Amino acid sequence: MSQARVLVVEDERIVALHLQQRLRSLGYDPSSPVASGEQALARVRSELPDIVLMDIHIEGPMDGIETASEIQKEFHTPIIYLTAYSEAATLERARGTKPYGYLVKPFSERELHATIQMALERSATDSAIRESEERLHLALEAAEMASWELDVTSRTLLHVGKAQRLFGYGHEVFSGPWERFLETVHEEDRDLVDRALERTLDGHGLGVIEFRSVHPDGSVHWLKVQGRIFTAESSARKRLIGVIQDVTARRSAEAQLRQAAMVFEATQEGILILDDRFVTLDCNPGYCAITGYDRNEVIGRPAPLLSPLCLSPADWQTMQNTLVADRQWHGEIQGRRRDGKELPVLANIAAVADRSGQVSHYILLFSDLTAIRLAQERFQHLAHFDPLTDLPNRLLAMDRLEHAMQAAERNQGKVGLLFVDLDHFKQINDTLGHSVGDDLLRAVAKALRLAVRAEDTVARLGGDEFMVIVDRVEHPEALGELADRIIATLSRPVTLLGMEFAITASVGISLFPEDGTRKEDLIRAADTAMYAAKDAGRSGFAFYRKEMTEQAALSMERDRDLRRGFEKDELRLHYQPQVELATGAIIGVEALIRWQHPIHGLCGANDVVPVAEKSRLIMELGDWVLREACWQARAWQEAGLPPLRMAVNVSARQMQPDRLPNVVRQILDSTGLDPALLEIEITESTLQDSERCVATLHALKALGVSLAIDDFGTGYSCLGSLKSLPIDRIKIDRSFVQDIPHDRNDEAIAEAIIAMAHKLNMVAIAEGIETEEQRAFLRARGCEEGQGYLYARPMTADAVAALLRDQQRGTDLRDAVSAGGATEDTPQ
Ligand SMILES: Nc1nc2c(ncn2[C@@H]2O[C@H](COP(=O)(O)O[C@H]3[C@@H](O)[C@H](n4cnc5c(=O)[nH]c(N)nc54)O[C@@H]3COP(=O)(O)O)[C@@H](O)[C@H]2O)c(=O)[nH]1
Repeated sequence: MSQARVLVVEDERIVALHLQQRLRSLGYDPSSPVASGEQALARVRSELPDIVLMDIHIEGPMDGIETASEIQKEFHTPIIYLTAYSEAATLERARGTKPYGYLVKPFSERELHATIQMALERSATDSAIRESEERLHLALEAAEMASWELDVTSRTLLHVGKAQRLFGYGHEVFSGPWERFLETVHEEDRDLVDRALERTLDGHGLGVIEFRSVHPDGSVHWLKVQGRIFTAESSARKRLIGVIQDVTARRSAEAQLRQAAMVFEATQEGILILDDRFVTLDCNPGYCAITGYDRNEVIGRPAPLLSPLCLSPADWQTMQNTLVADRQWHGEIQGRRRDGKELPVLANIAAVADRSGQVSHYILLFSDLTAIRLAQERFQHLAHFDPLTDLPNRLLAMDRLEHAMQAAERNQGKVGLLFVDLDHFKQINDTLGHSVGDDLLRAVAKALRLAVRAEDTVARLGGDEFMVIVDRVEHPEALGELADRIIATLSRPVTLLGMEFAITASVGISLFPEDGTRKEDLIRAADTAMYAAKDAGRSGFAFYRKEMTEQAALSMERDRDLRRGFEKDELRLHYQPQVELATGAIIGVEALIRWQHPIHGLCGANDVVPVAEKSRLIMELGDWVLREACWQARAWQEAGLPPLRMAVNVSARQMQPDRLPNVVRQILDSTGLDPALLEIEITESTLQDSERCVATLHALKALGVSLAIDDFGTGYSCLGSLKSLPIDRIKIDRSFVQDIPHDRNDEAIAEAIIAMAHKLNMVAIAEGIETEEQRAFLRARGCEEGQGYLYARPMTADAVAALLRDQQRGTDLRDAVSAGGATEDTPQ
């Protein structure tokens, strides 16, 4: 060491100068001595001596001990007290300033030199320790750590650095027992921390533990603690010493990273990590699943989704500009899978900047839009196409019709509209089930498509209704030919469920602009024409004519009028006697509906039944007829007249197995009529209608009523199935009776029907007997019963009652009729 600089603080000038000389002679570098504490402080600040020799009694308000204490607040300069006294109190005060030695005056040069040397040595050591401590402190600061220490024997924390910052509690908590400290640990982690201490005390070392500490404000901080046991050689005292670090930020960053990694691995979205030139650094499994590429096929290559094939140059430029401006871009990219198939994606590109703000990476995240696109297309298709037949639906058909009409208007052309309605489709659906019905509709759709030109539209409007839009019609007659072709195509048998079906259709045709310039009018016209084709006997077509609309309007008017008449009680029942041909005795009556119309007078059943049959009114009307007829039959009995069979006509629409039998039972119950006196008449054509009708017949028969087939011979009854039906009576249609005896064929038919009825154990009844010859013929062929103008016309209930009374008196029916005028006013 170079000459040590020594400051002497001594109020006795002679002593001070002498000491300065002695120091110099010993090889030190003493500055001029000072006499007061203030001077000493100023000199230390300006000269930074290596050592101070401090007299305790000096000039000024501060003595040497106080001055030394002030110096130590600022400097680590070693101080040696010079004192002539050694009383205990002064020495005690001096000890508090941790002096580096005492020189009791007078002292020898040897003592002076030795004391100074020892002080300088110690000061150098202290300085080294301080520096080392500071280094350690700075290192801990830099590592954001704090030290801690626990006395193993007493399990008491001796020291916790930065306690307030790390734990949120002051030293008071950490200078106490271990258990007190444990209270600051998250309760779920206390065990872990306690066990770690036990392990350490067992000699296994603390290692590293991480636990949660709960601050007084409730916030949770992750702390990492490590430590080792040190045993002081001198005292064998064991101390556990280590460092603590707040790792909350690291833990949450790790958690975020873990989550990010999980998202990266598990998400179904595709993720690409790209460098600043869009070269792929990594991709996730989602990317591979969507695109079909292997991870190592894409890493190191330009991102395939950002190739010029996927983005137009303009889009590419927009994307680049947006990324520069906003550091983010999103939009749709039309990519390709590895197998070359299209891959529409919704992509989001985010730029990642490094610490200097430069873009270092891009993250491309995308979702596959294929399923959404397919669903959109499917929805689009469903919105415009019929799911059963895949034909355009009503919406699309209307659109196409509008376009065709607009084009025709521009070119002064014509558009044809064909309404195709399948005949009796409902029956097929009802009897064979909906799946056969669906198959048939599909077959019809196919046949229709084949029957028209490619540029024409075939649409399904719903149910069994189809529409054909024919563009650029040159000659309207061509529409008739097309309708013919459609009817012929549809009538070709198709095999469904192993059975052959030939379906017929009725087609209505309207023409733009002749039949309407608005599509609604054109459609209405085709619809009206289609109904006209149906009315004309089905399986045919009809062009729209103006009169048809008038007809339709008339039909609506009739329906309204009938409803009104029904509500106003204008409907009546007339009864036509049925007689035993052998005796002429009245054995029953047939109830026939009449309408006492306020304007048209008495109207017949043909003005009522067909109109009612077009709507649900037939149900209400049919119920009313049944109730009225049963009530009348009962009323005659109650009036003392003989029991009569009451025949009531029931239309096809009433033949519902779950309804009609219930209605009949309820009417029989309420009127008290013997079921055996009620006969339900159904036409032969109703019989052919469906199994539904057969079920209804059986249910009616079970009630005890009798059943008759009306108009027999006009339909095409399957004779085989007839025998299994519970039919009691067959009515020979008037058309076969009226030409007897002039028409041999009719005679033969009537004869055959009678014979067949007998074979099937049924009674034959002939209707429309007007002449004696007819009666005689039928009687001779064994026909048991009959009705007709020869005996009596349909008449009121009172007239029937009068006839019955005549009959009771023994008057012949025909005489009674001709005498009593008991005939019906001829219906209009
Ligand atoms: N569903 C229902 N159908 C009914 C009801 N009431 C009648 N009808 C059916 O309407 C058709 C026409 O009936 P209507 O105008 O009453 O004619 C009946 C007789 O007036 C007529 N008739 C009777 N005898 C003769 C005759 O000698 N010559 C002649 N030219 N006409 C005659 O025939 C009709 C009775 O026929 P039918 O029923 O076939 O025995 C008719 O089909 C009625 O069935 C009803 O309430 N519901």
